[in-house]
Amino acid sequence: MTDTQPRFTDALRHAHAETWDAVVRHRFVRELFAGSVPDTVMAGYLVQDYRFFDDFIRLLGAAICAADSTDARITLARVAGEVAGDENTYFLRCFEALGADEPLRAETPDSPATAGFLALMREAVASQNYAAILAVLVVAEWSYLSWARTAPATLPQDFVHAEWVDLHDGPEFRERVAFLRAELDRVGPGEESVAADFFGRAIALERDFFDDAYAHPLTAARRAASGPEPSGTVRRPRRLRA
Ligand SMILES: Cc1ncc(CO)c(N)n1
Repeated sequence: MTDTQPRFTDALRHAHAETWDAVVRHRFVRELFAGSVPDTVMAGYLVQDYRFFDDFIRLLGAAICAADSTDARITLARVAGEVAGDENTYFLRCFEALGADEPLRAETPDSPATAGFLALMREAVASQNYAAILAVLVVAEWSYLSWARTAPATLPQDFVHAEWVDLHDGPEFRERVAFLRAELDRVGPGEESVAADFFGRAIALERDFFDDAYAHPLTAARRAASGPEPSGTVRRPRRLRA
């Protein structure tokens, strides 16, 4: 082993190891893998996360504006396209399945963690600081990859559970995380205090976001009565690169 400097993003993660691990090992993650997140909790989580998702797209837009190279801008624009595609339709199919219709969603207030996250993302957008923006993007995507890759080979049959895992652990998602981390490794050291500040606040909000799913379930949500849920488990379709 040579004693080279750790990567900038590894150092940030290690500085927040306890909070990071609280996210990766959260009850929500365990129940997601088991297919046992109660529908009211899952619906509440997804309603809140669709708000997160909306501001996340703005944050990607801000990253596109603030990036310091054409290559980075093009990659970020591609990421924005992916997010607007598969991930958006997942939310809409879940809202349908869980009975979280538009009026119910509209009357649901932001949870405290959602309000905190939206404020943090808007602060990063307003800063026009690429390192600050990247710090929030890296926490959001890397922490989700970190828990998703601990999933068992067998996922629940219910698409609401299974696809949320798969969305955060395919080759495309891994590449996205690798790109975002490499960008923050490159520009973060020049903006160390800003990057560390946004990183630390973002990972605490990730933990709070999972906690809030249980504190604020969407009690009015109902599974669509279009037939019984398929039972049992299904072998996870591994999407490995050739
Ligand atoms: C709160 C939150 N953090 C990260 C992600 C991953 O994009 C997400 N969907 N929601």
